[in-house]
Amino acid sequence: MKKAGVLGATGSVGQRFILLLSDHPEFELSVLGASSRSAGKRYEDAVVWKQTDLLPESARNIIVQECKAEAFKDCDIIFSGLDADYAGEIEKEFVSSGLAVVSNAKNYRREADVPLIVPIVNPEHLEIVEQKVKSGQKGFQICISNCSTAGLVAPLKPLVEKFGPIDLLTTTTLQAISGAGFSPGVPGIDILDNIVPFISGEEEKMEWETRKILGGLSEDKMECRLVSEDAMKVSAQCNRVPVIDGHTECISLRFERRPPPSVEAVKQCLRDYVCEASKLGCPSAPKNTIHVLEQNDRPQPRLDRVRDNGFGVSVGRIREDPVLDFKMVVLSHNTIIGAAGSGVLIGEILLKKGLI
Ligand SMILES: NC(=O)C1=CN([C@@H]2O[C@H](COP(=O)(O)OP(=O)(O)OC[C@H]3O[C@@H](n4cnc5c(N)ncnc54)[C@H](OP(=O)(O)O)[C@@H]3O)[C@@H](O)[C@H]2O)C=CC1
Ligand SMILES: N[C@@H](CC(=O)OP(=O)(O)O)C(=O)O
Repeated sequence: MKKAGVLGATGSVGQRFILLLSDHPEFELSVLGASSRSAGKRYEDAVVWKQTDLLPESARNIIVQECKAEAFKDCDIIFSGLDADYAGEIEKEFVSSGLAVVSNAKNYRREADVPLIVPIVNPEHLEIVEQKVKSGQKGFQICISNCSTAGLVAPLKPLVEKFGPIDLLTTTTLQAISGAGFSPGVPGIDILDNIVPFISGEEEKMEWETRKILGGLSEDKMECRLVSEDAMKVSAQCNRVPVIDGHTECISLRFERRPPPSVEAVKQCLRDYVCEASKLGCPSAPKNTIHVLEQNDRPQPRLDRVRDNGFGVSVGRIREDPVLDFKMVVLSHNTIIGAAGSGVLIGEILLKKGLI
């Protein structure tokens, strides 16, 4: 068993890490960290547990630590769900202390030598980490994408692989309130009977991260190379809606190649997609990476967000678009494949590749 540390263990993403790691076949919960408000308390006393599953026995009595690398030095891997205001400094200290950090925070996503990973989409970018480990470097940083970006790129990857570049892409999101975290979270007065058509920084992140995730690597495999803005234009509009978990996205896209494929070919391509983590036999990998739904009123967050335990992505309403080529509705679980679940799956891939 590999020892796992969790930073930000009391938050929305942190609680999901606790659930996913509490009974994991390869990782054991070893050290938990949060702010000084929580440090020194038993996890059960520090956390305001907001999950429908009960707080796992294995986490209850762990004493929460301050996020200092020394307390985590025996961990094989660190999963971070830290508030981005503090993640930068803390994660830097962990990496420079020789620890492997897999983070949900946005701070290092734009660094060229930091892979930005959605494990069901671009695990090949972990080659950067392989190069670092081969050269004897101990600590390294991996970032997980923004949660809405994760859902968006899942169907795009197989489509680009099969039908070539997408040159125009628009998405309108309907994002769950758990995406805004628990401290303080979205106030009830703002979200009940309402939709908020603004999520700070989200649109810019989706537009930029998509180009990094669908891009390639430099020749020496040490850095990421983005798809250029000219080659793929991405436009996102983000909305907060009164849903607890699960981000829905209405997307439209155009392929560069003419003529475009048929609707049936697009559906078949998505149905056929098997992510690398499934091929490697990772325990959390989805059986079906993409669930193509045919009912005209699906996907729906309450009904479809936990397909393949939240590691699969649902795509429905695939049809021709009179402006671009195709439109469809994508649903992904924002704290599982959009955050902690992706972290755990990245950990499983690192283990299979002997990188931790
Ligand atoms: N929620 C989601 O769907 C997604 C979130 N993310 C990202 O993941 C990260 C966590 O988000 P989320 O779980 O929603 O946030 P929360 O606000 O729910 O949790 C934040 C966590 O950070 C800890 N923390 C706060 N201040 C400090 C500090 N000074 N030092 C150490 N720890 C501190 C909190 O501990 P304490 O309880 O002690 O205050 C808590 O554990 C963010 O960077 C976010 O942007 C990414 C993708 C999706
Ligand atoms: N902003 C996302 C969650 C999030 O925190 O994203 P990021 O890690 O990119 O800041 C949401 O509100 O649903």
